[in-house]
Amino acid sequence: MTDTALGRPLTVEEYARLAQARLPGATWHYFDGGAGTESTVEGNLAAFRRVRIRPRVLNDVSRCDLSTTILGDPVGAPLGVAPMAYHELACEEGELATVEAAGELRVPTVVGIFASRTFEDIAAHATGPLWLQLYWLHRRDVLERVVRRAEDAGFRALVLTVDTPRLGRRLREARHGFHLPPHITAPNLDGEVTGFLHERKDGSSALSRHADAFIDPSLSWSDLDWLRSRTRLPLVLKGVLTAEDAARAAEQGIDGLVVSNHGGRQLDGAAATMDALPDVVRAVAGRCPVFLDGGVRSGTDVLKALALGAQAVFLGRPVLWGLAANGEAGARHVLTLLRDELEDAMALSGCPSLASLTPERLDCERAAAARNDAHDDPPEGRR
Ligand SMILES: Cc1cc2nc3c(=O)[nH]c(=O)nc-3n(C[C@H](O)[C@H](O)[C@H](O)COP(=O)(O)O)c2cc1C
Ligand SMILES: O=C(O)C(=O)c1ccccc1
Repeated sequence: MTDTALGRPLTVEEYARLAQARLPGATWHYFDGGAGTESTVEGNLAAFRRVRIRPRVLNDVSRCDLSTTILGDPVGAPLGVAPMAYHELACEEGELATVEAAGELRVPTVVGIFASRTFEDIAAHATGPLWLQLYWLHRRDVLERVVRRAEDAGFRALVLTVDTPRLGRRLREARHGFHLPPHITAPNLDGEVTGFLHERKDGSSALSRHADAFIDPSLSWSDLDWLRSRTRLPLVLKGVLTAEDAARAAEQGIDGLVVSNHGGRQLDGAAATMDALPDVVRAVAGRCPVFLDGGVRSGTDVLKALALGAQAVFLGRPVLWGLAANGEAGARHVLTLLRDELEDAMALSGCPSLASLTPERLDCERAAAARNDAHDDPPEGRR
């Protein structure tokens, strides 16, 4: 079913083309688009392309071990699924298909607070770790309730998105008057925080009006204590791009950071995630794991991010492309391609273990700076 004229897709990028051919135009543009001129969407990809690998030879790569732990849970590869709203836009089974696919590879899925399936149903289909992504809602009671439900359903961590006090100016969404079809909803919000989602208005995105109404832009550092006091789950911040914020988060005892610009969907002109990663890794200095998302499209991209200090990377759009092309099997194949390509890249660069992925493996200015930082001691908790 996923076969193209050329046969089964061989790359993640080929899944993009299949997804584009299958999805309604407005949905494709919602997935694919970014804020403003989309310079940050392109910047994420370009930053990966700029980094070259320095392969080492004669280093016995007969076995390459990709398994590791992420926030204490054993995983099959240093990969995960980034939080994305409404997977039912991509395929009928929605998040159920996603977590089944991720479970096959034993990698974590970050389930969005705007998931189109209930946390309980998603947990029933999951075999890999589940984390819950939160937006800071005005309705703190609703937030508290979803946290409790996720805890009860066995979720392993919370991911608070901090780059979205409002939605970025996404011109493609606005041009298509993007809104949800009537059968797709946010069932975890029990109809309480779901206004505007299905209303069409020319020249405006329903998601943007929804976010303006329900996301609380007053979120500040001091609010994190409230969230921490209401959960025993580890708390990860998603959307940090600077050393200053990374240091502050680490000082406050945050359990993990995701270097992310929301796939270029929020601030157009924000730094590419691969450019921001070394500063964040340096500022955190091993106090918590650092993850990255944005523009990861191949195993060599994954290798580059790990070599600059990310403990794992998360995939956004590629998972939706897999779901759109062929449901669970498509998402599973996308994740498998990335894992297999990472293994190839490790073997071909002389890296038999994740621990051997260090800045020395890369040829770029930032890797040189990271090398000079004397990572004499690889920071505690990195892998
Ligand atoms: C269609 C779509 C919906 C998204 N929804 C959310 C969301 O609800 N919450 C969130 O924190 N990030 C969301 N993101 C951002 C992703 O978590 C991630 O940061 C981004 O997609 C990574 O970049 P990539 O798509 O280039 O891999 C969304 C991204 C896409 C493409
Ligand atoms: O589309 C997104 O990127 C996103 O983060 C979002 C935000 C609010 C509602 C739905 C999706």
